[in-house]
Amino acid sequence: MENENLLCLLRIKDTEVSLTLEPTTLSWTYNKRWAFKKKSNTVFIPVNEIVTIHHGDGKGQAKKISTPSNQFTVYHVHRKSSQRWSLKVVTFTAPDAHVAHSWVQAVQKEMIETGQARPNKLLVFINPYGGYGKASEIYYSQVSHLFQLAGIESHVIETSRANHARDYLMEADLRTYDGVVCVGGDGMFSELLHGLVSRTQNDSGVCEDKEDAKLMPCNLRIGIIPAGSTDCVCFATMGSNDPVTSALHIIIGDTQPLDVCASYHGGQLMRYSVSLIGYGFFGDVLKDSENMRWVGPMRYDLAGFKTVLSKRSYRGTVEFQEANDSYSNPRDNTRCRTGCLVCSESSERLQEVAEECPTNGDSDTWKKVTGSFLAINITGMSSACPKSQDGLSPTAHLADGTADLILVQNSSLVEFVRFLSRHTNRKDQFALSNVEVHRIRAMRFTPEELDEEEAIRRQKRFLVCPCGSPSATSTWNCDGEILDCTRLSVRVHHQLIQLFARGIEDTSCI
Ligand SMILES: Nc1ncnc2c1ncn2[C@@H]1O[C@H](COP(=O)(O)OP(=O)(O)OP(=O)(O)O)[C@@H](O)[C@H]1O
Repeated sequence: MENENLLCLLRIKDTEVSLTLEPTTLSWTYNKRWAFKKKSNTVFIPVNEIVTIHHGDGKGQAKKISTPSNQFTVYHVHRKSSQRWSLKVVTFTAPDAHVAHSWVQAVQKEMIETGQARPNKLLVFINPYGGYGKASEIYYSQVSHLFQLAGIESHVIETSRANHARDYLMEADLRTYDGVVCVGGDGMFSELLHGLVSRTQNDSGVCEDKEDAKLMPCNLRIGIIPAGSTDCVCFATMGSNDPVTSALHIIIGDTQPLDVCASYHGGQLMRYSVSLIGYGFFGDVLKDSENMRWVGPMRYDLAGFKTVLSKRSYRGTVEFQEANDSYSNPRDNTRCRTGCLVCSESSERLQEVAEECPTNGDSDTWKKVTGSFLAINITGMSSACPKSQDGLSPTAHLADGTADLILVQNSSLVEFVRFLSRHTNRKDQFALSNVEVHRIRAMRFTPEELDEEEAIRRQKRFLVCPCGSPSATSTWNCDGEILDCTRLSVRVHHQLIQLFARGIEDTSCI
């Protein structure tokens, strides 16, 4: 701090403080009178968590201040509780306006020099019907004023139909935007995912239907303001479903790369997804819940209950390409957290593999399991949600180029309930004899082909025992969308998109 103006004492309300600016931290220490009241009398704020700094006391923000003020106000991220952020406002009073001006300039300069790419202009899609129909209210009451405060210009579109956002992203001129934001649930996020990924491939001349095509990563980051009935992607990447926390991650320009799974059938791309692709249990729950839309968000619980009781299993063969487990594996009991090394070092690792095996034809790493499955789940992330805080695969990574494949073979109802209930407690859901889990880069599923006689026999068995299998095949649930096919291939695309997020923070060390 060479500027002499930055050396004098300031005040917060009536208390004297000395303020210090270092390249990554702004801190202030209360004078001695405060020391006995608090454990630590110094407050540290990372510069990249400062939302903005203004002249004045913050109250006159709306009006332009005409006379130079000897006050300035810092707006910064505050950790309200584990994984939930709020905006904190602190006004400093300097001896004169020159000192206040020097502080504003110095902090603004440091904010630019952190190198964090903050957005200036955002394209925001609001689904007015998502979740409980509160998306617009959530955006205008909790988020838009924060964007304004941070000087972010937003172009807001309220969607008028399903796929409005996806289609808009495919056509519009996106060059002036620094990011796109969805205000809604997982369905809205999926629209943005499809719009951006497909647009990027179109612009680069990449054929999405080719399973072995190297997809181009998207330049625009996606922000998620949770306002749906299911906000799993937000929860699994931020650790909470809180609109203000999401808005603050967007404003300060956090970046979290994310792997994307692409599903193919019959030489065609079916869908992109980032969390669950499920056959058997999760496919049946989704199909059932679609018939109960009138029930509202409770329909998932109701359909889940019915599906558990029916305990249907489906025969078929799963082939999968297993990732090298010397870096991480689904049973290593670690967690993917902010700054995860497995993810951040994965680009280098994949580069090395590509150089060693340029044809990508490492067929010897493919494995095969045939059986009767209650569930086949592929999850690109932990898929943690408020109901299952550790998710389907607690150690899965957000951006290491792998997904976790969970195979649940047919078993008794008690065993199956035990497996499901372990998603909601601390017990290991993979430590069961009928469950196996693999960290994979790709997989293929082929259902058992039934002749007519066998299909009729199974149908009859269902009539006798309602817990039997009513149909020979299930459906795929791909991030909450039903896929109209049973034979499916899935491939993980490493860090195809980026979110305005930083992963879940390890609060034990904050
Ligand atoms: N204006 C609109 N009218 C009808 N549907 C829309 C509209 N805008 C978006 N949608 C569709 O609504 C679906 C659900 O939206 P969203 O994910 O925001 O809410 P949700 O309540 O979490 O969803 P779900 O019904 O999957 O639980 C999305 O798949 C999206 O394509």
